[in-house]
Amino acid sequence: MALDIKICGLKTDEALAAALAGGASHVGFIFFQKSPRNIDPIEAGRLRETARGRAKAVAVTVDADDETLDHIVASMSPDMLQLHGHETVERVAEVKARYGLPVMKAFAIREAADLDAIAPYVSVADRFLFDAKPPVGSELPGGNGVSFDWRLLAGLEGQVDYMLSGGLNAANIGEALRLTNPPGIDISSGVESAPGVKDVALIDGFFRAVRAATDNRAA
Ligand SMILES: O=C(O)c1ccccc1NCC(=O)[C@H](O)[C@H](O)COP(=O)(O)O
Repeated sequence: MALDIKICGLKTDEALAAALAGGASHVGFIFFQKSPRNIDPIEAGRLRETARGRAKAVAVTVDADDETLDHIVASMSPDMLQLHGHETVERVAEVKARYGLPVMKAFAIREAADLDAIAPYVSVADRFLFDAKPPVGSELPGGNGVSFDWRLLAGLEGQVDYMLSGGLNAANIGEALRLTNPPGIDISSGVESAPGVKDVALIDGFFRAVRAATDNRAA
């Protein structure tokens, strides 16, 4: 099965073009005021039109209320919602029903027990995103550029649909894929020259590294 690749935290035409040229299956837009990747929903709507039909546009939110989600969905018509806060199973079900969109629920992983938390969500969420726990002092639930022990996901193959996330970059993606064989991967900081500043050369390099790793895997 093809590997899904999500480039997250896009804010510019140039970065979006590089993500699409590389073959991103998903492009992510962050709606979280404290993030250096925060984008206005109207601007995200303009960018997502470039991606339409080429990659799925993912709206990333954190414990957003209905009013906020209404505005995001109306402004950019995402293909998918990523819930990256402490949303309950009931809230995930409510969001799915309200917008009729697939939902990817993010979970922060440090140890095996953290994966137990997904059980009640399995029948509700369309996909999971496994990220690292934020470092102490970080105000961001995601986009921190830190990894967790990927071996924790080894038993999940074929069990749940998920994206591997957290601290991925061109140098470590080969090892991450070898250890987990995930259905999808997600990257943000690893293709940035500074927090919130996407770098076209780093995006290109990441896709090259993914191709090298997956070619090796197929061989
Ligand atoms: O990226 C952010 O700034 C962010 C802020 C608030 C909630 C989620 C956020 N990012 C979500 C993502 O899907 C990131 O791509 C994911 O956390 C991986 O980030 P990184 O470790 O920087 O590659």
